[in-house]
Amino acid sequence: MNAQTHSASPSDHASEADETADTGNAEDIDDLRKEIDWLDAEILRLVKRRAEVSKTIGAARMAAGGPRIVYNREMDVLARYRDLGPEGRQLAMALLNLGRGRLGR
Ligand SMILES: O=C(O)C(=O)C[C@]1(C(=O)O)C=C[C@@H](O)C=C1
Repeated sequence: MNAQTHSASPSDHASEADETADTGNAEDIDDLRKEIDWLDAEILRLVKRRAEVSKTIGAARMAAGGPRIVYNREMDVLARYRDLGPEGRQLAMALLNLGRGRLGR
């Protein structure tokens, strides 16, 4: 939906176009916010699962006498998020820290 499909007259068109320029189409924003809410819920679910898997691996590795940290794996994780620049590094570090849980503190 956009200003053109809903205009009843040229003057309506002009005012809707102005509104769209200032604030965006209210319906579009509503839909996009719903998508963000859904994405955040999915991201949270996946982040929690990642931390759980990472802790399971870490516990098994250390129980077998292995190291607390596997640097080459951590480098691979950091590389995956490099696309996102400095924030990608922060994100990757946060994911790694979440996986370490109490073990890394
Ligand atoms: O791959 C492993 O061995 C893990 O323990 C997982 C993981 C990770 O969260 O990606 C966590 C800690 C390690 O230092 C490296 C990677």
